Amino acid sequence: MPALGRALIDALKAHGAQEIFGIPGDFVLPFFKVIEESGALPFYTLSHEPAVGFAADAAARFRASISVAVATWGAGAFNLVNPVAGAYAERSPVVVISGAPGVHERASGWQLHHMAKALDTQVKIFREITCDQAVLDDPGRAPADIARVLRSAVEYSLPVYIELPRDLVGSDVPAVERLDRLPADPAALAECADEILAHLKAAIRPVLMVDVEIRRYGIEAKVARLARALGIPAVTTFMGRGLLSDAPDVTHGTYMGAAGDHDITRMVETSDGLLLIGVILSDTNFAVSERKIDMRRAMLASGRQVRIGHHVYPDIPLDALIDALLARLAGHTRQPGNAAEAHPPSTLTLDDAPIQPSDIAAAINDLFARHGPMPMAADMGDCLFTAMEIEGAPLVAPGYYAGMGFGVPAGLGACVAAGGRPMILVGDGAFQMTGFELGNCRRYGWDPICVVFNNSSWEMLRVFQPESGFNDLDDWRFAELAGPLGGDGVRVTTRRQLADALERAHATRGRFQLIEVMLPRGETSETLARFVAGYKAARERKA
Ligand SMILES: Cc1ncc(Cc2csc(CCOP(=O)(O)OP(=O)(O)O)c2C)c(N)n1
Ligand SMILES: [Mg+2]
Repeated sequence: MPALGRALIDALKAHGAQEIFGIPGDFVLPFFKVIEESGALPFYTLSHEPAVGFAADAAARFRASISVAVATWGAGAFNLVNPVAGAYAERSPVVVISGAPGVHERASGWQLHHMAKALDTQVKIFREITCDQAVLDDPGRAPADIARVLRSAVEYSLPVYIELPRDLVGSDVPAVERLDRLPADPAALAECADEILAHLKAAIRPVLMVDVEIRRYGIEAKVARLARALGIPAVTTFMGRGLLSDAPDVTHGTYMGAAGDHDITRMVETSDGLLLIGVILSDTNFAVSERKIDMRRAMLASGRQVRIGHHVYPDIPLDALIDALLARLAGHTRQPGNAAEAHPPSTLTLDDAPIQPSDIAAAINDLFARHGPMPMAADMGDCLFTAMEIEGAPLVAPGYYAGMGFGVPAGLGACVAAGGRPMILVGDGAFQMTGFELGNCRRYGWDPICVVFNNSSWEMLRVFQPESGFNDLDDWRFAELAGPLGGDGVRVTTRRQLADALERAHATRGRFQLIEVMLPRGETSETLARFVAGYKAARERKA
């Protein structure tokens, strides 16, 4: 029989994990020892647990499978709360494994170090931001608990929590079984699929809108096939930007209401048959709608249920629904038509003019046109809105949870899981939070390209509250910090310098490349400017 620590690692691998991110501590040293000595999964340590969480989250998103974040009890695991909350909000199946006091220590009656309030405080907190939990304090029950929790992560595409007492890591346990998928009621699935097709057939202007769940469940290609079979155009949500990038024939752009392409906005908001596939009904996806989308005529398949008008089909797995729809359309192939043509990507004017945020998108579009797209990770800030202007590249970003600090660690996760050299977009404020994690690249041979939008400002806050002086930041001269951290850094102030720096960075491998782009305060990307205008207009309409 394997020991519990090894059985847990083997189970993670069997459920789709391909690496582990973590930071050790005394409560998790025995488990880390098994991780290192077993070699069963590659593992990467970073410098601060928030980065561990963000990197694991990004790996889960790129791989469309579970990922793993390991930390010590208390001081380590509580540092994971924010990134795990973001993973929960954006349906990313991060498996949190926390070392913990040994079973015998718990009975000591001592206030243990790293303990906040009580022995079960931590699991109580993680109950709020994970869909399933297990405290492995009984070796006889541990394999079944692990199997249940890992199945939940896969089925619901949500984070889960496992607590591992340090004195049980070596306990002999039976191997962990892989439980069968949670079944969908075949009759309910059939009735649901028939009803959706009937609505789409009756619609004059049907549209598909897709969001993050189609990647989480690995069904992007199937959804593209569905769009072709139905002959219906597809758009992504703001959060879903970058989805279906391999299916340009069906993807007609990103819906962003008043902040987006007018043709796409009109197509979505006047549709009489809107099928929302894997869409999170969040304010960032819909707050700037020019017209309220009539949800009585829309169909929403998300969170393992389907809502059509005023009735709900519970427990309908998204992948099973897409399979059922495709089965009913076998042999149908009609090219989606009558949708807004996607605008060609913006390109950069190569001159000595100062740089605006949208110039960065144009410069990256040009780079991708020359060398092919790179997987992208964006932080929260104007860099995220600028990313909306970059075409044809997969993107991970906190588009709904909107937490800063995600960008650079997510880029490190992408170095491992995205299948190509990543491009990171991050503002100076967010870089101050987690940007120094770039110092871990040299150890692992990672060489992302990191573009820092340096406006010495919390500019996104300034556009909403321009009178506040606290949005002014100091200029940290980030490019000069790159060398000691093991990379190359350059500071650019003109559009020509930006284009040259990107080309040079792309040609340089083996060291991370930091391009510090100096931007004037008060300037934002065209997309953020439209988003803010749309948001304010929507708020005035409601006032
Ligand atoms: C963890 C966390 N704390 C605060 C905030 C609130 C916020 C949203 S946007 C923003 C400013 C971002 O500044 P940055 O320089 O990175 O980018 P830019 O606006 O383009 O200049 C803040 C402070 C969020 N979202 N998350
Ligand atoms: Mg800034």
